[in-house]
Amino acid sequence: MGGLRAGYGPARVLHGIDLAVREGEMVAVLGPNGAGKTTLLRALSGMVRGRGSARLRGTEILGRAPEEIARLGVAHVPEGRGTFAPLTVEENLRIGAHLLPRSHVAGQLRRVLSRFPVLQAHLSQPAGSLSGGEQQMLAVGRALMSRPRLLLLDEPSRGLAPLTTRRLFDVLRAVNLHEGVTMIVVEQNAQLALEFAGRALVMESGRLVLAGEAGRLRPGRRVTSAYLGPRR
Ligand SMILES: Nc1ncnc2c1ncn2[C@@H]1O[C@H](COP(=O)(O)OP(=O)(O)OP(=O)(O)O)[C@@H](O)[C@H]1O
Repeated sequence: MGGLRAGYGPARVLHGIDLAVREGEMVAVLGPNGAGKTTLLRALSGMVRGRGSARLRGTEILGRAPEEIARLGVAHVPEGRGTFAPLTVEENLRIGAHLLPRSHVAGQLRRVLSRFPVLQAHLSQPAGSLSGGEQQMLAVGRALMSRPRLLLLDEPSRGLAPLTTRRLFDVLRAVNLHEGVTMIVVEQNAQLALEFAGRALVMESGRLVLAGEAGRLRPGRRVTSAYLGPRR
């Protein structure tokens, strides 16, 4: 993406983000509250209007409707999950596949369930009856049902117990490595993000202020400790 700008009405939030994400990368986006991390993901999925440029495999996605961007292979798991509580786990997953050819749905459902055995165990239960961690897995599973090339995740660990978070990130890493799904993960838990991601970006006030290989940005290093906060 180049010179990416976005905001809400007259309020400009992103002031020109330049970034190239390689196919198959997992990139973590860190930064303080209000830095514009969520807005960056929203601009990439078409939920807020972005200006400048953001290309997916050479195709410009800015200015397109969210549905069109989804068809190009972008899936967004927003903060707060957004699963449909009264619908069953299976129904939620099938909704995620609405852009797939019908003949591919059953196979994709099997593939997603193999990643998340806990969802298999609760397939016919209402999503609202799942624990917070299971609902987050469902939200990720639903996004994967569309067979995305690029998965955008907004604070997937929020509200989850450490062990559940770790399990979720283990699955994300497996999907990233074995299925080649590119991921951009906004994450408050910097320690975790740096452990799993290959590269990390730090945003502040709508700008990228730091970017580098995750291993070189571990909390505790002088240059990054101000941004990354205390060790968890
Ligand atoms: N729907 C909205 N309408 C107007 N302003 C918004 C809206 N959503 C976010 N903002 C503003 O945009 C700025 C960036 O918010 P954003 O949610 O992108 O930051 P963030 O880095 O994701 O922060 P957090 O970690 O708190 O979620 C903030 O000043 C916020 O108040």
